[in-house]
Amino acid sequence: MMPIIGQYTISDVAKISSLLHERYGRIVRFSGLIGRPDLLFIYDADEIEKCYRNEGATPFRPSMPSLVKYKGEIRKDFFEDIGGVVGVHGEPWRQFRSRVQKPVLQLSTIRRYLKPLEVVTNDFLERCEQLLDENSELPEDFDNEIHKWSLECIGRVALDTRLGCLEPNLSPDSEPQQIIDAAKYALRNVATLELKAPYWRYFPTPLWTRYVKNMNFFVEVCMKYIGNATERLKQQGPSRDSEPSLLEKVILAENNEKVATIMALDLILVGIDTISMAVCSILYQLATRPAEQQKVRNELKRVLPDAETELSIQRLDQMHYLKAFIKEVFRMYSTVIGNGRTLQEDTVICGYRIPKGVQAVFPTLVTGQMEEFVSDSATFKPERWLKSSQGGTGDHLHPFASLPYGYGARMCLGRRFADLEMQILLAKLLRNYKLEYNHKPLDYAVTFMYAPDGPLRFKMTKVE
Ligand code: HEM
Repeated sequence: MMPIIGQYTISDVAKISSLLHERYGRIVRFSGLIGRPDLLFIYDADEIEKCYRNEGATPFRPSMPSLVKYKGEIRKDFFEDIGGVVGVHGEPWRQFRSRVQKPVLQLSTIRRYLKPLEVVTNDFLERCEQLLDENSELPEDFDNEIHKWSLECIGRVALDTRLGCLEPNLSPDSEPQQIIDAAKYALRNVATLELKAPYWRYFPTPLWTRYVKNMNFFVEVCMKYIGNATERLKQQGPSRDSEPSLLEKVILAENNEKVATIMALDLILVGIDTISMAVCSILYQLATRPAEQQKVRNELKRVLPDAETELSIQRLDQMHYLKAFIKEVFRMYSTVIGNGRTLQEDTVICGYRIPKGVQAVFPTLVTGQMEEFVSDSATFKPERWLKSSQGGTGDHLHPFASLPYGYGARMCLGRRFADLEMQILLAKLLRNYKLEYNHKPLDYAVTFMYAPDGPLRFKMTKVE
């Protein structure tokens, strides 16, 4: 199998995954990776369902070995035995997840952030207007601006603050610019650490040293803002007339700043790139599918007859087509191309007895497009996600074929925030502007996430 890999780079990971399926079938053992255990790719939604349903109380997702080393060895002084959720397993994972899961996923918490995130998004759209050139096009590096928006959103949620990333003309030594640079660095380089030969495990390569410095910076930023939030709570007490913030809930329940700091760090580490790359992908699909974009806008005009109308949870609840569009982009271009579990018991998969300890990979990008699990799978059709009363097509859709947020006890902790952030952005943007893309079509590639590879020079024009 190595010759197949030899001709590809990281950006081709998605291609490799689908090639493996084409050449070898429903179950593929992938061995011979330097410094890594064998991987077992499963291209069968029924078998994936079985694995997820039997995963037990402490599912093991083998991920981010660099973060595991950072938390468990390099900064054991700080993380001690409360490592957080990302890169943590077994009982310590279960304990931490059960401490933070309720406040993070509670609907009352999510509702509380609608207004603050709408304000961030209004600022972002104002900034987009300022960035338009004489042809009403956004600049080549527009993905950086989306990145800043997602940073600003996560700062509001996980650190109870406005970081200031959307301000124009940031000086290089300002904190927001440093945070932007650190997040950008992480995005560009973590893939190399995670997916290429991991020499950093044996000696500190320059990339590893910079990674540690970058992580230390994130830890410091989190400590600073969690410290501020605790101080505010001490001085003013929890707000009585409104829902407490996520941080307030965690600080009050735990009486331990470190838990809040580690939670915030985890949310930031996985909550910036995922959502910004997902937004890049969704906007590209909208801009290149004018008919579907018009359907989204028609729905928005019905729900928000006046473009200035503020959003509300009830209004978001009525945006069925917009939500279906997002799901369809995830089915065909899943931002996270796959998920995985280390099997905790010997398991029979596709008729083979697979020993415990093997790393099973669930390639959602491929299974989401397999005809046997999704009918008319090659057609982009948001309506497949709608109920028949909403104009749904009733296409067959295996519930485990397309799982962009994973499944079960370890499922994405930030999924409700992710959905909220994307819905707010799309509703505000498309109710007010038409989006076009008039350049060479872009290919998709994996940097760490799966997204269009190239300048997103969208044309943005005001609509009534
Ligand atoms: C569209 C954007 C996003 C996608 C596609 C995504 C996808 C995923 C996936 C596939 C997993 C693994 C789930 C599993 O093992 O079953 C995951 C885990 C996680 N995600 Fe997300 N995510 C997104 C946004 C976010 C955001 C915005 C946050 C934070 C606010 C976040 C926080 C987390 C955390 C903390 C975990 C680890 C959970 C654990 O291991 O217990 N994610 N995400």
